[in-house]
Amino acid sequence: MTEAQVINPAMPGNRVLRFTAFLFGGVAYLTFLFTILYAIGFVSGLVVPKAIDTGANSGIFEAIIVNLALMSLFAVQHSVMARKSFKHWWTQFIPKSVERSTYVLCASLTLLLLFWQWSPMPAVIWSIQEPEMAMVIATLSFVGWVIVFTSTFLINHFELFGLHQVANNLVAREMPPPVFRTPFFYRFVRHPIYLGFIIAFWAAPTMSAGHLLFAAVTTAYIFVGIMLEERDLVGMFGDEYRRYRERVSMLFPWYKRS
Ligand SMILES: C[S@@+](CC[C@H](N)C(=O)[O-])C[C@H]1O[C@@H](n2cnc3c(N)ncnc32)[C@H](O)[C@@H]1O
Repeated sequence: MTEAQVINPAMPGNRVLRFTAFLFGGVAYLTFLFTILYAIGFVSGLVVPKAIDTGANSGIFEAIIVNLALMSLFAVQHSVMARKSFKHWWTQFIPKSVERSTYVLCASLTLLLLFWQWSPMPAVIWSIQEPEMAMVIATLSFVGWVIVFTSTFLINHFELFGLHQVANNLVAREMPPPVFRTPFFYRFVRHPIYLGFIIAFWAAPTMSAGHLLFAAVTTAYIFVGIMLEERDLVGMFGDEYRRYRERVSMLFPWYKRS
């Protein structure tokens, strides 16, 4: 970008860049939507062509190695690209306005790779035989997904997934500074999105070995993610976040422990 383009946002060349960034943000957002909807089908075994318990069987050890590698790839991408130092380095090469969209796109593609390459481990760990009880558990998993979606809107859905950034950039408006929010679920737990994922992954009427591995590793990753995220949140919001941490539970409303 030339100096003239930075100074004069109304220049035609600059408008093309802004519009391209906006389109990129839109594509990243649609990819995310597809990925999260696919994730619901992948975990529940409904609708999608390749779910957590379907696909060609390989040996158990091979399946464990492949699945751990896929989950580690996602964990590394997702936590490294979320750090301030990475963003600082990365935005030397890409415009700041598309940094979040790039993150969202990379996370979605890494997850789609996981869904595609996942090796099923079909051994049954538990299976609820009673149909009513199985239905209750399946509904609970769905409630987990609803908590995830609702919570993204409670803090700022469009900023979390990069659309706010590219829309503001399109009209040459600066992004407002990050706002600390504690509405609704956030009054009871500090991480309702992660709690929603945990519920969605563990509430399975039939739990296979592969599903159990997925639920256990993602839950462990969520705890590591929380540690890193809270360090950043303290850096961003200081004492306000420290006081919030003292007052509100991390994941389970009835269990207050930082
Ligand atoms: C994927 S969201 C997860 C949010 C939260 N950990 C949860 O589980 O609901 C991660 C982003 O949310 C932001 N965030 C987390 N808690 C927040 C809060 N109370 N208010 C505003 N932003 C928050 C973090 O800075 C980070 O950019």
